[in-house]
Amino acid sequence: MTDIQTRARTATDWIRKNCPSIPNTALVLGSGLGKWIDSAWIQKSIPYADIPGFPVSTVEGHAGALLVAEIKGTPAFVFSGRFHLYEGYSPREVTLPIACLGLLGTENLILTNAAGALNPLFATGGLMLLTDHINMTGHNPLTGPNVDDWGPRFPDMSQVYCPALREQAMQAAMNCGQRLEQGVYVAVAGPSLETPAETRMYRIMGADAIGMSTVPEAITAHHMGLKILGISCLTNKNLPDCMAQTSHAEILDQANASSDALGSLLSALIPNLGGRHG
Ligand SMILES: O=P(O)(O)O[C@@H]1C[C@H](O)[C@@H](CO)O1
Ligand code: HPA
Repeated sequence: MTDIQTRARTATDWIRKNCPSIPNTALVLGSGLGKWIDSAWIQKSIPYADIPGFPVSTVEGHAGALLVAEIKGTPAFVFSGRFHLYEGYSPREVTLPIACLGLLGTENLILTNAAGALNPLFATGGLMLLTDHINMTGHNPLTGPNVDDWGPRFPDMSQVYCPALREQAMQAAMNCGQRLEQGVYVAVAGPSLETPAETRMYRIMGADAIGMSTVPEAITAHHMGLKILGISCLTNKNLPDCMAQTSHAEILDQANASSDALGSLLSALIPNLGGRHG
């Protein structure tokens, strides 16, 4: 067994023992995107440091806790805080919580993030549903010996973001009277933000939004057969010809400001997601 398999199994066994039930849906919260969760919905908050084998969050805006929650009455695991490559974690470590979800049998995974808008038509503060992604991190969490029990050596990637979930998300947005853009997310390793020349290149490649997460998680989740939905909160415009300076603090402020819109969408969507259990 590889080191990451051992860590994932240890963490999974611990979660099974310490959580009342295993929900069918899990949510990963991007930077600054947690404030919409009503504290009354949280049954248990487990610091990552308590879960054996888990890394710890080192980035501002990421609480670093697994919330056992009921979102409008629907059980969900909420990962409040994620791990990024730029923190120095390996691609496998970054996606360890996702591997745990695969082992636990969670069916639906919603990945959220704060991202810069590359599409000039997309507004700051808007939400974008991921239709696809481009992996420009230079890493892949499936590098190394394949864990055959988790998924195939060469997973097909023709449809990573589940069309049925996307349709449900579009419907939920319509019901809430919200605009929901759709587009391609490009992931970079960070932590430096992009130069204008890089931004121009990513736009020419076909990306609509850019960030430093989500793609490694989506690859691991897809490898293990989870249904994935991705939602970006567009925290800043990233346009080469009128590029404004930006900072992590501004990104966090805007994510906080948009968190309620994300919350309305997720609260409308999550109770309607079907599943095997939970
Ligand atoms: O975890 P996410 O993707 O929301 O974090 C965002 C993107 C970068 O990691 C960082 C840049 O400020 O915040
Ligand atoms: N670039 C990279 N990552 C980001 C950005 C951005 O403009 N905004 C939020 N995360």
